[in-house]
Amino acid sequence: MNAKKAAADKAVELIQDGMTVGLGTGSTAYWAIHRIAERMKEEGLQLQAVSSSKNSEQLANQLGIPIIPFSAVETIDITIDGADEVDGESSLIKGGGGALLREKIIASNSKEFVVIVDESKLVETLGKFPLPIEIVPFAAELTIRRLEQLGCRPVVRMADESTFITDNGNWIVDCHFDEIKRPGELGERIKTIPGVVEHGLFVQMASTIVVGHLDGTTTVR
Ligand SMILES: O=C[C@H](O)[C@H](O)[C@H](O)COP(=O)(O)O
Repeated sequence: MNAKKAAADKAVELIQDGMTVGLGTGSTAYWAIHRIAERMKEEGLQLQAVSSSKNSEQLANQLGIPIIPFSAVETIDITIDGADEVDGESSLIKGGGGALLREKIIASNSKEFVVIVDESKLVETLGKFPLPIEIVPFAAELTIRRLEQLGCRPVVRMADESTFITDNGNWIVDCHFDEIKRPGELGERIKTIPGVVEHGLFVQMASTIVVGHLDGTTTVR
């Protein structure tokens, strides 16, 4: 059984007719987008959506989920998105797919932010997964040096032979901390560095975590 799909299917049950839905990015959000499209067809749900990435927007378009421009958004009722790590306090690392900035904007403007993960993403302490940080390409070497001074090993993300470019035209630096004991504090320090656009720590943002297990069951917290 696909644990990511199990979590996604469970979370999509929270969506009700007429809602504006934030679409996440990644291999778990993929299943949620598929399930949303299925529910629209099966139950005739009328929904509109905003997307956290060009990839998810393309998928939504293929599946017939109407994407509306942000200028037309009054409220985002619910956003369903994946994560790379989730700790016991429901703090997250996100950005493995490079979509963290748009994901954070959408999540922080949503009434409900539902995180869907398979059980392998649950950790005691964040940080084994390198923390993705979006930076502007201008003077990137200087910004990266500042990140290094926070105690991590920064690695510029590559896509094949060239630098990975986000949907916003920026770079991602994957910062290897190994252990992030105080994610809130670290997040605040990272944000003070000029050149940093956003980081992948999502602290006290998730309203619900849906965990999918290999046997197809889910745990909601
Ligand atoms: O930028 C990507 C996102 O933050 C993803 O939601 C995150 O990386 C989890 O992705 P996946 O569901 O593919 O493991």
